[in-house]
Amino acid sequence: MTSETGALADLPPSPAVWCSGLRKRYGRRTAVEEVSFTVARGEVLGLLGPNGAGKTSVIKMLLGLVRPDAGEVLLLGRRASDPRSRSAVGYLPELFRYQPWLTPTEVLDLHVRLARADVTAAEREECLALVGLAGRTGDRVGGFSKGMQQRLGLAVALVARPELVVLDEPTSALDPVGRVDVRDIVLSLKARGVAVLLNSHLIGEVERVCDRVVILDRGRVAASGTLAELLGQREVRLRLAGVDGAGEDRLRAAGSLNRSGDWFTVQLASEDDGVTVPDLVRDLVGLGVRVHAVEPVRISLEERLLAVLRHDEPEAAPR
Ligand SMILES: Nc1ncnc2c1ncn2[C@@H]1O[C@H](COP(=O)(O)OP(=O)(O)OP(=O)(O)O)[C@@H](O)[C@H]1O
Repeated sequence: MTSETGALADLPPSPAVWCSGLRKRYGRRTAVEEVSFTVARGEVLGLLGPNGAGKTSVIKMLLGLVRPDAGEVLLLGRRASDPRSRSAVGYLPELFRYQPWLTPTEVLDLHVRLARADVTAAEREECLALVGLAGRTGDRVGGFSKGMQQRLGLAVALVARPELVVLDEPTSALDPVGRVDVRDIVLSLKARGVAVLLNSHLIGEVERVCDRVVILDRGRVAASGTLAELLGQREVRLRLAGVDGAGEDRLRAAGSLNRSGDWFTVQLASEDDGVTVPDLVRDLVGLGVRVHAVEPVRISLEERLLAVLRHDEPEAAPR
């Protein structure tokens, strides 16, 4: 449309994913309720949550594969049903199967034609090499292991130079080397400004590559934010001697306190401005406490995820 190329052309690029108020019910079971989030261009967003939390349902609604009962989706600024957005999105489904009688080269040819993309034969071969299938390009897919089929699925998701890549459990069948390969591929996509939506149960994987995380629980967004926001709640461990009542009071004033022998663990406030620990050490020394060690402890994403799912803390506002 002329209006789109005119006035709207000056606006900043629309997010790779924008969804608001997504809801899906299967019979009386609510799979997804009031889910809203965005994925910015060039951002890697991790979708986490226990089995049945609604992650795949959300992904399928984003891609127009499942019709939401309520809510809206825009991919790259367009409706998910718009062929222009579809051809710019690469998708690796959770359950993948490719025509067993085709070779990987033929599978990619097919997808390039379906996406109406202009991708040279050399680029297709490069893509197969990127996912570790360089030596198998002429073999029939029917003889591939599950991990090799998943690698092919990744190549299918990447081959048409997408602006957004959606990976649903991309490493479920991969060996440890394959997992590292996928991590590198995700980081190289991000470096090229491609947005990635990653659904994975491998929390370490998510923690290493994702800029932001959305945690789903029973269909709802239980927490979301950047890794710094989600993991911002930190602890400090101190090995101390000569702590009397006044010393213990001072430790408690810095945050909630746990003691195990000489070790004292203080949970710092999430909005800690960086002066709590130096001030605490200064005051402890002033009170005659001998300070043998001070170790910052950052909680892991796994600990944070478990805390959210066990409802050990107030819910973060969905973004
Ligand atoms: N086609 C369907 N028919 C009926 N119920 C469904 C269907 N698809 C999903 N569900 C239900 O919706 C809920 C969410 O499922 P979904 O597959 O989205 O979860 P998930 O977070 O991706 O889980 P997992 O980590 O196990 O893959 C589950 O209770 C599931 O049984």
